[in-house]
Amino acid sequence: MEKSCPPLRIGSHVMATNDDYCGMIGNSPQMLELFDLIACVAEEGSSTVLIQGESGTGKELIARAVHDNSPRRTGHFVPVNCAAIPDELLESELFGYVKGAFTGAMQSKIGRIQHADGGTLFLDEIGDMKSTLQAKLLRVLQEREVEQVGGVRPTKVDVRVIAATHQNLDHLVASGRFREDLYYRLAVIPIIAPPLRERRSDITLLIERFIDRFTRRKTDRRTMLDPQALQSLMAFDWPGNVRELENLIQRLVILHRGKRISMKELPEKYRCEHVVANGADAGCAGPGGEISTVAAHPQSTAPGIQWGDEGIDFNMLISDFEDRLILEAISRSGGNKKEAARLLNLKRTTLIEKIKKKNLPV
Ligand SMILES: Nc1ncnc2c1ncn2[C@@H]1O[C@H](COP(=O)(O)OP(=O)(O)OP(=O)(O)O)[C@@H](O)[C@H]1O
Repeated sequence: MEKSCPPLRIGSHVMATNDDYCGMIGNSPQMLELFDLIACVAEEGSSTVLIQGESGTGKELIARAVHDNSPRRTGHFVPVNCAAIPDELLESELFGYVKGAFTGAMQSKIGRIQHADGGTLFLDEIGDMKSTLQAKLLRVLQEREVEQVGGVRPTKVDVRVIAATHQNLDHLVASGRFREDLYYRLAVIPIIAPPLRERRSDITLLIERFIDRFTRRKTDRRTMLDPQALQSLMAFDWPGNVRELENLIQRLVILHRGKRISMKELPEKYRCEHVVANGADAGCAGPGGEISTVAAHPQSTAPGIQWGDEGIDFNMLISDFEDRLILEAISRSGGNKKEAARLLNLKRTTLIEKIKKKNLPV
């Protein structure tokens, strides 16, 4: 039976109770907003969608969730990774070919666009598509028809196209490597998949779910992470996003089945000892050994904050800073919440409420 995720919106309020939506785990404000957007886009059923986000942020999961909950769910979901198929093959893969169109075309074959007729075509890594194919794809979106390689007559198709990329398409358009007209055709509904480091409050929930997933039987003892190991993973910057976290947890569960994992069992690059010891301002080394909190701007009054062209996400940074202060106070007080509240000059009940609300690993 097809899986269907109920709309998250009730009246004008987004329900904050779902933490697993169409297989996507998360209960941070960013993810709840995303689930709500997926529900709206799915219901609409036909507009082209462009999903942008770093590698491993769940772009394909988003595309599947849109398809599975749309009126098109009885049609095929056809994924095509434009970067994985050599340029010279991609055209015939997408458009199909007629017998004799080229050497080796012994018989006609329909392409993946036609295969997705009535369903959804997911074009992953669209930024890697060469320009001649971009022009052909634009025609499909405009005319709603495909022409097989070597064919003479176009065929009508009813396909929703969802494209995704980890590249900055604005930059590719500006540098002439991606057609502007195609960009606007694709980005009718833009969706941003947020990186994991911008929604750290999801990390504990993801870890819990992945531990469950990789624990073989329900009766097996669960593998656990001790608070310091958890804090360390919460402080890490996750350049490979959810995929990297999922792979790490799988590895830890296999190597330490049913055990309690401490910091020393974490692979070295995930051990953010200085964060656990110093909390707040300490960053955690990224894959190249660099410290991921960004160097201060010479005139900055807020060291460590990266002011991009679009400014900063004030609420996210304040919330992140609050998390770090709470975790540091807990660490300094050896896990004693009363003492941690004293160090923070907060009421114990206020601290406990915040820990619960933020789902902090203490
Ligand atoms: N929110 C999430 N909840 C659960 N699993 C997730 C989530 N986001 C990503 N994943 C998992 O992370 C892995 C990568 O997801 P996915 O392939 O959708 O990412 P992507 O952004 O398309 O990556 P890429 O750009 O490298 O193709 C998958 O195993 C997926 O199940």
